[in-house]
Amino acid sequence: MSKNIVFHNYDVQRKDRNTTYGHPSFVLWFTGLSGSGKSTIANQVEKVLFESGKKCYSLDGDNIRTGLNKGLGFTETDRRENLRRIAEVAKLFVNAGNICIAAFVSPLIEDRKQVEEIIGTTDFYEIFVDTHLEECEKRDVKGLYKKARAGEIRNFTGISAPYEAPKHPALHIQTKNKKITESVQEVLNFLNDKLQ
Ligand SMILES: Nc1ncnc2c1ncn2[C@@H]1O[C@H](COP(=O)(O)OS(=O)(=O)O)[C@@H](OP(=O)(O)O)[C@H]1O
Ligand SMILES: Nc1ncnc2c1ncn2[C@@H]1O[C@H](COP(=O)(O)OP(=O)(O)O)[C@@H](O)[C@H]1O
Repeated sequence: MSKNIVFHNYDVQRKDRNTTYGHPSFVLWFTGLSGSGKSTIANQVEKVLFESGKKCYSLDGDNIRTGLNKGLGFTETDRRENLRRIAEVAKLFVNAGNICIAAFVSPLIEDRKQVEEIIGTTDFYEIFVDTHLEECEKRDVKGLYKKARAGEIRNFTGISAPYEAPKHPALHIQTKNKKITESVQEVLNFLNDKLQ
């Protein structure tokens, strides 16, 4: 704790929110290359959870980078700070009783470890959206791979910056030749016993 800062405990605690809302709170952390399917799956999972009355909220790379993290780029230092702040925000959502769905490239094992440490291991589920570079590049949803290949974007994950696959993700999804609904169902199946 920093000098002269005293943590204040509020009477309404996370456990009270979990009881009132009728479900636990935690983070689903999607990691994978750009175009792998993180946002698409996160969006559909959030819809299903929301429609079944769960408190949930999604944090997404492009959205956070135009607001809270405006000004941060894609060097390793900036990505690390980007992810550190997002992890702190995700932790707030967990304390607020939400299922927080986070979709970030988060390419380095060390940075995802930092995220897990901030959020807390028991509240953190890492979901690896494992779509190979070739397939992501074929999809090229935003035309970024084309630009990265042309040298117009520096430090582009998979092309000119590394992606380190999780070694022991809580859930491992492969999206190639799979329908979006199938991939979404894999996440919902994973959540089943957690939301009983
Ligand atoms: N250099 C570079 N590398 C990777 N991605 C890039 C880059 N420049 C811009 N973009 C776009 O930014 C989105 C990734 O932002 P993130 O905050 O998720 O990245 S990170 O976790 O800090 O690595 C990513 O969004 P998604 O496609 O949704 O993954 C890209 O659209
Ligand atoms: N099984 C699948 N799961 C998720 N996305 C898929 C799947 N099959 C094809 N796609 C397509 O792949 C693209 C993924 O883009 P997006 O969700 O923006 O990726 P990311 O958030 O990882 O950058 C979308 O155009 C989506 O329609």
